[in-house]
Amino acid sequence: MATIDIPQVTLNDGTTFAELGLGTYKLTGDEGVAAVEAAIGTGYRVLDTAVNYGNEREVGEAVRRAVDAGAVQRDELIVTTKIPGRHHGYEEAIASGRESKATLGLDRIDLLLIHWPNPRVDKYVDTFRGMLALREEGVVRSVGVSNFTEPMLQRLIDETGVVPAVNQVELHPYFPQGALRAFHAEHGIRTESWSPLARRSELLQDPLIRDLAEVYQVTPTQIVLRWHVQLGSTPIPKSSDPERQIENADVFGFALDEEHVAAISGLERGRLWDGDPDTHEEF
Ligand SMILES: NC(=O)C1=CN([C@@H]2O[C@H](COP(=O)(O)OP(=O)(O)OC[C@H]3O[C@@H](n4cnc5c(N)ncnc54)[C@H](OP(=O)(O)O)[C@@H]3O)[C@@H](O)[C@H]2O)C=CC1
Ligand SMILES: O=C(O)C(=O)[C@@H](O)[C@H](O)C(=O)CO
Repeated sequence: MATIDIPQVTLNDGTTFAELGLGTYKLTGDEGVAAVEAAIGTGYRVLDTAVNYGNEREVGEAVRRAVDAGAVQRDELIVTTKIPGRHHGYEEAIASGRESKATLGLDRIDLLLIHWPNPRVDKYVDTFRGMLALREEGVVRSVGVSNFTEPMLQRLIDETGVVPAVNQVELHPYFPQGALRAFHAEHGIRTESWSPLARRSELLQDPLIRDLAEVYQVTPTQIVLRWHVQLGSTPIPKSSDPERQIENADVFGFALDEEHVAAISGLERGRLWDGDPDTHEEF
């Protein structure tokens, strides 16, 4: 199959991002490298890893192999990684970013995120300042956050004068994040959806999703991912399987009617699990 042309968007710092990317949580070892390399071959350009996934080495290896094979140019890829809670703090963030770059074995980190805000520790502003220093140093190209609420974003903007390029958050039809997306739109922050398929929960069996799959003659997964695209959020579905990776990326040849986008958003019922950034902490 020919490479899928995933459309691009421009972030608030002028860099390029994609309308859909690849999640890599649990893609480890040789199989993980092969899965990420296959995805790049399919046309995925945004790759999402984290220190805490323990697979930065694998993601970097897949990038090198794909570039060496001529499947992609290095500059077309947006390799994202994340600073874990145990590395919060100005100096700690700098050390963390440098270490991630070394583990990835790449010339730079394209997008570095704070993985969780951990508000009780109260070091996310200093962490972000460390990331800005990494950007100055050229270790990192773009800086963003993950799991930040509106007040946390506002504080970051007020105290550093810098608007994060991306906020990667839990977002799927059960949790469409309407208020947060409106805040992002107002401030020029790109929304990125984690667990966009609600982790293959009963969402893909939902009668509305299945009916729409019939209407549009696509799969339930494609209905859900197209919904993300039309909300203006970049979903990062994870799949270890090259065929499912193709299915997931192939959502740019049809469009949902706005009434169907609204109907899918009407499935809202809350978070999948207890991942409220005000209380949940990860180290
Ligand atoms: N910032 C944060 O705090 C968080 C970030 N993330 C990021 O988001 C990414 C995606 O989220 P994740 O939690 O993995 O969940 P997803 O919603 O992406 O679901 C992944 C599951 O769906 C399955 N799947 C994928 N494609 C299909 C398909 N076409 N048909 C049927 N099943 C399918 C996968 O199985 P298979 O592999 O067998 O195809 C896997 O079991 C993560 O990998 C990670 O990069 C996730 C959680 C938190
Ligand atoms: O996958 C991630 O990025 C996470 O932050 C996970 O720890 C996630 O919070 C999770 O898997 C919880 O069950």
